[in-house]
Amino acid sequence: MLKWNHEAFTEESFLDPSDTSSDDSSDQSQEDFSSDDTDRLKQIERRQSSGLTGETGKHGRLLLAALLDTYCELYETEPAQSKKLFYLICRQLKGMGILDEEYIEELSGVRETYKRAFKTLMGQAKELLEDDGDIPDPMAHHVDGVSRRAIGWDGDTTTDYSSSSDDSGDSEDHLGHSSFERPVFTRTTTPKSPGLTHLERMTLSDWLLPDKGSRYCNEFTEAAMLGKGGFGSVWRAKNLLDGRDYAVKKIILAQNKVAYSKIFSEIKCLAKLDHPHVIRYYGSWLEHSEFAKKKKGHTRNKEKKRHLAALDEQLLFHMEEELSDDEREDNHHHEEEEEDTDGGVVFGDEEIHESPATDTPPSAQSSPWGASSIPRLSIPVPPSSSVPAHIHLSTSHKSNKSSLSSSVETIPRSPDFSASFSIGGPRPRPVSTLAKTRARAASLIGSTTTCLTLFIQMHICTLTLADHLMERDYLSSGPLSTHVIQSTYLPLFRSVLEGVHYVHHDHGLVHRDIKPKNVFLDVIPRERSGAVELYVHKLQRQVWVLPKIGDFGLCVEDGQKMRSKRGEGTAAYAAPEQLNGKLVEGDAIASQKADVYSLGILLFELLHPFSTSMERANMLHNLRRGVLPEAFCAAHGREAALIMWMLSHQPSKRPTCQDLLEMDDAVMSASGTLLRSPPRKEREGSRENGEVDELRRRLVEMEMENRRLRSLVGELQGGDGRQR
Ligand SMILES: Nc1ncnc2c1ncn2[C@@H]1O[C@H](COP(=O)(O)OP(=O)(O)OP(=O)(O)O)[C@@H](O)[C@H]1O
Repeated sequence: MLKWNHEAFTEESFLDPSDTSSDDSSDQSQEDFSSDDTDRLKQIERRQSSGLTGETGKHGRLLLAALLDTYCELYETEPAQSKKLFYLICRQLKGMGILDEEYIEELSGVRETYKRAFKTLMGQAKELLEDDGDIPDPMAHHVDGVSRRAIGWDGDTTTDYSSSSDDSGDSEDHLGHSSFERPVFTRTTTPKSPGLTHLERMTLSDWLLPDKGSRYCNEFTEAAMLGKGGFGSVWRAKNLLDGRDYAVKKIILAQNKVAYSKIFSEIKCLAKLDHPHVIRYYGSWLEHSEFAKKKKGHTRNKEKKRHLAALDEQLLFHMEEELSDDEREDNHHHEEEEEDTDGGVVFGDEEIHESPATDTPPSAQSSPWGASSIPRLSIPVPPSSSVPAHIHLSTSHKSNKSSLSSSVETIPRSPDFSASFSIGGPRPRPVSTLAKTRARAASLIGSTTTCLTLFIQMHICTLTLADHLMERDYLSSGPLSTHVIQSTYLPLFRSVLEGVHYVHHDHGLVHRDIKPKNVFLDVIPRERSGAVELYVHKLQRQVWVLPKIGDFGLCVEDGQKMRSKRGEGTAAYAAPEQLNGKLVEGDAIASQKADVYSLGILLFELLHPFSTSMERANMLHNLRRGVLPEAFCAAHGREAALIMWMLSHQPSKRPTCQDLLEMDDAVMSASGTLLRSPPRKEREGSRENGEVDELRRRLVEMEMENRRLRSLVGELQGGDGRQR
């Protein structure tokens, strides 16, 4: 039940020692924020003295932010102006210790839910007002112009809505203002009397979920699960209104041990982006998973509902704890890797040891074009046959390793190596503040899993680049022809590059998890700029696909200081500094150059098919050490040089996406092609040439195999003959 409660605003009730929830949270806050964070502590003290701690305070602050937001929208119809107005007022309230930063920015998603809920509540209150003329005039309880009474619908009384505990005279708040009306919603625990109106019976669960029930159930038909990730599951769902299929990601918030700021940062990034090579975002919303279940035949009983209402408060408490925690960056993508005991990383079946920062491979010393820093647009493009010297160096390095395919060499590490290269699966973790917070949150939440669920509606893609490469490598035999590389894979790479460049250049963001699995291929009906033609085995035909970058779960602003010193990303693709959690120069700062490194690995994978996953693991491992296969360098010198440039060990020596695109444009204007497909006429010609080349190569191979088999048969027959 909800009631307007003024008593929450008296000094006495703020500082009531029996209010254990306030005490708890303030204690925890003191623990979370170390003594050097004095500002934060001051704020906590101010909040304590203003009574804005505890569950009531949390909901109150969210509600306050929601109301302010709505209020600003009424004053300023222009969204950008209204946002600024809201921000200015919040800053003022923040200075007064009434609102925290997270209520302004981080919890904007939750605030939206409160706003919607408030609108519903307002509508219902108006209904109640129209239906029931007996509601007293709150102003009738004013004493000397200051209201001392609560306005409530407590169900127990029809005329007196005052607070029973506070009958003292006027008081002043900590700011010296006389106790003005600051309504806060509180949920009373008194048993509900029969005959209450719908509004009177509303709990926080109803509140967060206006009476329409689940938007997901009402507006979508769920078809199938597309996959599961670290945060949640992604489903194919048809929108009943527009009849189109979408990918809907569901993240059950209470189940996620990661900081909520991280989850919300994905939607914040997605919402900003609008580019043909970036997955399109349609919107997101919060709802109770209870409602989502209801449609599948679950009955909602009162017990469950009460429990959920309690969970709401716990969740918000938990969210706040998480947001204030210094381990916001605690999500790790651990695909294909596991940490071994001495700091190496297991990649597939093989162990990869990252070179220490000081052990810079020859390729990292200069750009592939021979200059240590390359001015834009003045990059000479070497003829495809000329392979830069350092690549020969690298490949000869490889040939010294006879054991390459059977075992992976262990590179001696610098003393700090194992500490810095700490990406991986389970690891012993110090008992941190976060662990304590989580233990506390876990004990609060208990084993129940249902809570608020965040839904993210996105454009659906039928396959990923990882799916395609796996299929291609499985079906193809041997290296790709020059024609296929030029007409398909280099243009595909250029499209991905354009997408990353947009994310970098137009929005100042870093994706931090570029890999084939996060490049979606959208099958489109006809040729269009940026699309490439591929054979899709699943569809049994050649189709046009538009590459799109997705999964912005790790996306942050360029130059953002990373609070976690631990590595993030996917071991096989992440830049060394990203894995180490440190830049070579010093601080852990998110850098767009890390994405360029990942793009370099992706480019190699596009151009070089692997026959087994072991071969892939070995080759990618060598690539990270600056070693490319000799045959690849001989056949694709120009591309090899480009890859090595992008994989420079020092971020400052890598090109930016803009450098790469400008270089491609420069080559194009000199009537050549680097990352674009050749003109159609040339393409047709080269397709024929390519196909002829391919046939010749296969003929030679078959001839050799034929000879080998003949000699084997000869040997066997000779042997047999002797036996006979
Ligand atoms: N827009 C989409 N269209 C089609 N499939 C998608 C889409 N978005 C995600 N998927 C699929 O859903 C699965 C889960 O994706 P999600 O982004 O949640 O996690 P992930 O990338 O696998 O891992 P993590 O959450 O750790 O980043 C993946 O297999 C992905 O291919």
